[in-house]
Amino acid sequence: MTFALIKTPVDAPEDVRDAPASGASSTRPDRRRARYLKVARAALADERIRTTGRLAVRHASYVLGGTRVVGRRIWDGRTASRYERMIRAAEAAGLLDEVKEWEARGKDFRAARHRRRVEMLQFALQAPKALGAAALGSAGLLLLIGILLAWANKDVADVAAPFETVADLVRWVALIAGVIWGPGLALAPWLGLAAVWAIGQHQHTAPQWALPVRARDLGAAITPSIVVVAFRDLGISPLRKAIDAMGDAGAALLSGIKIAGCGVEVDVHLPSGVSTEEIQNKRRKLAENLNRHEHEVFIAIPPAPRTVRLWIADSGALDEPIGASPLMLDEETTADYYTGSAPWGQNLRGDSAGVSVFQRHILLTGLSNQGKTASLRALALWLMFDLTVDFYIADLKGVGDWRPFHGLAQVLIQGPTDDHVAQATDMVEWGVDEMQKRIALLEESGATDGVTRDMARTDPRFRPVVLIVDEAQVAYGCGAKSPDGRPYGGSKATSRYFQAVKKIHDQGRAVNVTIWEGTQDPTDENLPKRSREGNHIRGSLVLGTESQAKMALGEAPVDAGAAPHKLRRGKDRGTIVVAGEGIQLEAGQSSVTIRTYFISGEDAVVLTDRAKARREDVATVPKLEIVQPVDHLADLAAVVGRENRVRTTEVIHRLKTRNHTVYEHWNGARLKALLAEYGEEPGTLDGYPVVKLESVERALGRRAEELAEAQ
Ligand SMILES: Nc1ncnc2c1ncn2[C@@H]1O[C@H](COP(=O)(O)OP(=O)(O)OP(=O)(O)O)[C@@H](O)[C@H]1O
Repeated sequence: MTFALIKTPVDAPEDVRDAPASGASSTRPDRRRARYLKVARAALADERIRTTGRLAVRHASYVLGGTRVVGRRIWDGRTASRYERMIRAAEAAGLLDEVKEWEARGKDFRAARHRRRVEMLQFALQAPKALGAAALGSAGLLLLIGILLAWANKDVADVAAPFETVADLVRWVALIAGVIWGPGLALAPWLGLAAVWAIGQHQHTAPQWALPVRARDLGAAITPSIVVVAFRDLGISPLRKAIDAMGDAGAALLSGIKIAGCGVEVDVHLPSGVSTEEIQNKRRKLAENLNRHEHEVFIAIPPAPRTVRLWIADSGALDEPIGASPLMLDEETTADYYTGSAPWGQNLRGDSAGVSVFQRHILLTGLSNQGKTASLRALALWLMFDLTVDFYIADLKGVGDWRPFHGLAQVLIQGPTDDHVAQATDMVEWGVDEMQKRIALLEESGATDGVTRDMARTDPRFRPVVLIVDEAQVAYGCGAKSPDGRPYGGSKATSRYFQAVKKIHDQGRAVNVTIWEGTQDPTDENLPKRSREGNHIRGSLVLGTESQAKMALGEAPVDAGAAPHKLRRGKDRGTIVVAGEGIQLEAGQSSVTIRTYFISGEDAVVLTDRAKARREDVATVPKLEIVQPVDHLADLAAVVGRENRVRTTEVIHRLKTRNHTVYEHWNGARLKALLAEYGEEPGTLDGYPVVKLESVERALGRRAEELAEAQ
């Protein structure tokens, strides 16, 4: 038995090894081509051959690139091409002032060159005469020296000595030149080659893949030429053409590159025909062209037209932790609801980023387990150091994230069941009542500046109230109904939780009743549009899609570059894109990306213990006691009776007589607010405000319809 030994290169790709050696149907040229292909593939798979190839390409590119650089320098030095190039660049960038400036410089250059040429011409005409004069002068000088020598030595032969010395010198020079000329001539091209190679090597003129690893730009410094090339290679044709037309002057598109925290910032003025949106849509490619990951490049739209602002992180810098919260470092921390801002984290430039929560409704969203609760809680952990602020908290996950607030918050509801949603709804509805009470009080007091800081500090009826509902999607999505038939969840006119939040969004701010919600993974179902848009501050941790980002932050910030959907799930925990009020934004920016300080549960306990020691003791309750709800509309109907028109002052008087405790602080404004809840308003009779019977009947009818619909 015989065995045939078939040699197959071990490194060769599968397809090469499997390729048929010959085929019955293949022709001779085909077979030859297949053989070449096989050899070429095997060669490419061999690391030694690849290294040799890289070396060859690298050094050839150094020589070619260096020659190009030298050639361009010489050409630029002798012609006006540099000025032409700068003019084209400024034109393409639409910088008309710079066009004029470069035109003027080019004109000066040409005038100076012309002057030099005329001077050269004049010199050429006068040269023979000047040379003759110089020769005569030199001969005369040598003769004078010779005569002086002859006179000193008393030897007439010394007159010729200086001429002989000069002749010897010339002979020596000619001899030396004759010796070195040949080898010098032979060496000159090699020296030239070495010089251009050195220039090419210095400028890294080889392709990235052929450069030695240490010279490759793997996240190294961002230079103007790297940014220009990154833009040129984005695959946007007008951009490429414009940058090609600019040649070396492409950097005219850029502002100075500034160091900004753990990265750099640069504005890029786009040539006409290229929109900022096109650049935003190419974020990943731009990042890759800059040798960065997508999450390391942020694109914002500054106020200047046709300009994008890039923030480019130092490679890997965003993966470094940002350190501990100042709350943990400063035991004397205090807070002021009116004038302070919570030290929330750092913006990408590394500057500390604070947020003022003064009379602001807040919404934080994000995918699960990305730091939503921690960042929402961090705000409360600061605000609790303002001892006048009261907290009402519903944590609809209930795994203890908010437990440190036990003994500090007035209410702490913890759990995900329908019962917990019902309790959270009661809590928010309590907030609505409190808000309405305060509106009436404010109206009665005749205050002209809303609830001032002084009032909030001295009058317990105006203490800031912050309602916090974490995992609010559980409430919006709850299918349970309350005993009166109204659903807790949903976004209908009868949905209790949604309606209560909406009322607080509408009117709570001015009387220091605000709501902060944290929700997961926003959709239209678990976070109704109206609830999203009622917030003053909207923040988002990493989200799945751009449409979710728009739900979380609003369309405008996302269109202007806010991109929570580009954050990395799991890696960018605690990084939050924030839009709205209360945060420091640069001119023209509508959002800021903040890396929040992480305060763990254990640290939260340390902080709340510190705050509890300063605050009055609070007996936290796990839910609010439900007092039999007062049916204001039924009371109104009862006091109006069958009268067609009743003056509002009379209505209020009758309501107070009916239930003094409840209606003690009611006034015209509060009555108007009640009617407005059902789309009605007071009328007038003889110039006095009145409540019309038909309005009350319509309101009752509408409510009955809504309840029937909800059944
Ligand atoms: N600022 C931060 N920096 C670093 N890591 C953080 C930060 N915030 C949160 N994390 C990490 O993320 C984990 C989840 O945080 P958190 O419970 O706040 O997430 P969540 O979004 O509220 O989750 P879920 O919605 O599932 O309740 C924390 O245990 C912590 O390890």
